[in-house]
Amino acid sequence: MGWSRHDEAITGLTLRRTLVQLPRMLLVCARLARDADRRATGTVVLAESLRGVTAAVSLLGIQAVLAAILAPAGVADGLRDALPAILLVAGAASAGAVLAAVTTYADGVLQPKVERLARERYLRRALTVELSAIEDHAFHKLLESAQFGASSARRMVGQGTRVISALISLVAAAGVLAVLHPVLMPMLLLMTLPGAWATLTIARGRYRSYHEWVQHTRAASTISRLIIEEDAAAEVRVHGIGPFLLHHFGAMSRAYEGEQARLARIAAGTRLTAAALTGLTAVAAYAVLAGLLWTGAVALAAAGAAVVAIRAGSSALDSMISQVTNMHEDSLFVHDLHRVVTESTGREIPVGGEPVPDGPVGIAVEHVTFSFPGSEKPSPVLRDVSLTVPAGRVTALVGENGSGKTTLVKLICGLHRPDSGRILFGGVDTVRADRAQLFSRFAVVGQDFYRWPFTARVNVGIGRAEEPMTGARLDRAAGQAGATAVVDSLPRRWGTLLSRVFQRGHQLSGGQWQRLGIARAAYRDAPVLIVDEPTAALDARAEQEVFDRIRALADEGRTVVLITHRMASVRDADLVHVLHEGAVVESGDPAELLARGGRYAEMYALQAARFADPPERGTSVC
Ligand SMILES: Nc1ncnc2c1ncn2[C@@H]1O[C@H](COP(=O)(O)OP(=O)(O)OP(=O)(O)O)[C@@H](O)[C@H]1O
Repeated sequence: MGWSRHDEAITGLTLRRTLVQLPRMLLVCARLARDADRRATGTVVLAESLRGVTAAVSLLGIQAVLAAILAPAGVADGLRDALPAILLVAGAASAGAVLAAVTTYADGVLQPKVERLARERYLRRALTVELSAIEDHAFHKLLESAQFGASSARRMVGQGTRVISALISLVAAAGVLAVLHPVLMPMLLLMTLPGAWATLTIARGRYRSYHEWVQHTRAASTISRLIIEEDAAAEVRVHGIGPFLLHHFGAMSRAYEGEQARLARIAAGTRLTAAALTGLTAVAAYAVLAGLLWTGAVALAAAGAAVVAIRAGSSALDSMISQVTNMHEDSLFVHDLHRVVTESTGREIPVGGEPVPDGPVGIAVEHVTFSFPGSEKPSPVLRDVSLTVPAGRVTALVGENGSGKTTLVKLICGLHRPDSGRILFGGVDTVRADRAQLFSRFAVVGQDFYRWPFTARVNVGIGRAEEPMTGARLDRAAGQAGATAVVDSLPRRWGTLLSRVFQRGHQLSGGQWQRLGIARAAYRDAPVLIVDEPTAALDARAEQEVFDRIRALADEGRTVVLITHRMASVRDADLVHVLHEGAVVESGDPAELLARGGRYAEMYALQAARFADPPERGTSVC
């Protein structure tokens, strides 16, 4: 959960530092709460402040009651004299109860709002940063850790309320004690020290343990998830991996149980020591009180009120220390949320820019060189790449695995900026272009296009998520992608949920998914279509059909960029660029490249040979 990033938390958890940090943490809570709901925040602060006043009134009332009862006039007269004070104490207690209910309600309204607001801010921020930030290992780790910040923010607000309440009760008790006799207040603090020491010692041990065991517990929970993971289920069964995983899960869990038992032992010992010390300090406090009574420094009634105030004050201080300890833990995750905002500043996708032409456009790549930020590879992924993608034509990018084809299309779409050189989209430099407009000009079917765990309708209509999804448009896209039969075969056609992990969900085959992916791109109806290995999961007939449909889309005026390893399919392209180790080594139409006898012709011949020379009987074809 990210604790491994918070080493400093352990050293930060001392009584002095915790108290020093308290105002800052309360301020964080107040800001979060105010932004979420100003009225509810005001209500909580007012109700808790008034509750503190009622506590002080109550304590002073008790002193008055005791003074009246213990007066020499006798118990009956004393009770009569005490009646107004009794009514005052009862009134204060009732008001306190009503105010507590008001806080419970307002706090209950406030906390979910704080969590929602914090989560929305975080998600919005994650959405607006460049792809390079998401691919940056350190930033992504921060994003993962910060996702716990929203629930921490919610908890912090609750803890903040309880700290305020405890603080006010403490001030009330301390104020009453100060009025009764100045020596009583230090005694109250002395009595609470052992409890505070125990709370902080146990928390520190827990943090240290969490820090040391975080990888272990994460690994154990990953193993347990693998056992129920849908994608792994077939292999787990056929290869008999289940007992292996279960054995390791059991061993790791047992090891962690030992650590938890150790922590419980330490906690029990610490609490016992603290209880003994509290007992001693209580004896000392009551001895001082008895001494004051003996010497006549305080009256009997005041001593009785002091006992009540000491008990109320020490329980308020106990509660405050334990709430502050929890706040300290949660504030670290809230701090991560703030870091997401600060560290993403300057990495946002720019808003506005040069207008991007609509309609059929050509793309020119001019001397582009590119390395992934933070990459340890010595040579760039793309080296001085220059090529053209003519409007309304099918342009194929071919090359071996890792030659840079997918990276190049990411640059063309504006997802990354070239380190040098430029890419012109209809004459507009993609670096200066209005990025939202540029994105809207592309429809992309990537190698690993996302399989949304939603209905078939949403899986296709999400291609233009900002517009209402109409049945006619969905049917047309399915027709263009050859996916009509797939949709017709689903139990609830467009309304079928495509995820087996939900009730009434349906599982598609790899090829059926691929057709829906192409339908999504067709639904998007953008002037440029980028298809990266669109037929990897298709049978031979379907493959031909998909290429025919891609051709038809180009004939309608769309610019198509096709990445594929199927050399037979490349024959239908208008233009082919061959990439090798990040550089363009050949360009031309397929027939021309074949005749040239270069790398394209070599790759083509390799694949063709596999069909021309069937393997000998008994030799493996795998
Ligand atoms: N996000 C990334 N961060 C760092 N390096 C990357 C990233 N994506 C790709 N690469 C590297 O860039 C190189 C080119 O990858 P790319 O995916 O563009 O190749 P490709 O030609 O599309 O390969 P394939 O045919 O296997 O799909 C590879 O060496 C790859 O390891």
